[in-house]
Amino acid sequence: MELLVKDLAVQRGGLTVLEGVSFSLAAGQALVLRGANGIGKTTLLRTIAGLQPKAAGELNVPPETLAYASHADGLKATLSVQENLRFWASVYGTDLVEDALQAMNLTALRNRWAGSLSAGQKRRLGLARLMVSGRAIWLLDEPTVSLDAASVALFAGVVQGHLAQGGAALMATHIDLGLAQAETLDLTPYRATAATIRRTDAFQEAFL
Ligand SMILES: Nc1ncnc2c1ncn2[C@@H]1O[C@H](COP(=O)(O)OP(=O)(O)OP(=O)(O)O)[C@@H](O)[C@H]1O
Repeated sequence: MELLVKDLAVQRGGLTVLEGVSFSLAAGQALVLRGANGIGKTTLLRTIAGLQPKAAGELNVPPETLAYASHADGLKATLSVQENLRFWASVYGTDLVEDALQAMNLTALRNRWAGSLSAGQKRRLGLARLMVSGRAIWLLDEPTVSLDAASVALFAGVVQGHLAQGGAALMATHIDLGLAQAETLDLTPYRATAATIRRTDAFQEAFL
């Protein structure tokens, strides 16, 4: 189980935003993506998750290993907390609903409609969904947005447990989760140059 990224270039709105990105992520590892707002962290995560095509380079994802938690929590507002998790457990074919409810401190809220949860509670449910997936590699885009300090600590513990069980995590976050194994990848050097962007424009004019 290893995610391999080599000389990857990613695009947003028809423009290359990052190029030459290389890293690997093995079992037990966490990698934190850093870089200024707009540098392309979300675009990189979406590309690795397979939601958009890469512009260039190599992307080697072991099959059926990824679970992606985006800014949107992917919740059904009219289903209860546990119904949401059961839905995803059936999609992924797992039996991890109770574990996830416990881990994200959602047992008291299990029968509440997801639409009635606070922003932080919704975020906790979105992260519980990730646990329910049973997938090894978690892709996390700003996972701690809306979380209070106690919930951040809870979540850090969940990620720690996931790594200890041989999982891996790739996350864009501006805060320090205090994960001992976490390494950092600053994307600043991989910002696409003006020359690359002009080439991309020329390509579009020529072929689109
Ligand atoms: N539809 C679009 N058309 C053109 N440019 C876009 C479009 N969507 C996003 N962008 C630009 O692409 C770049 C990368 O955006 P992305 O969301 O990946 O950045 P980010 O590093 O995740 O930012 P943040 O830290 O603010 O979440 C940004 O400069 C953004 O303005």
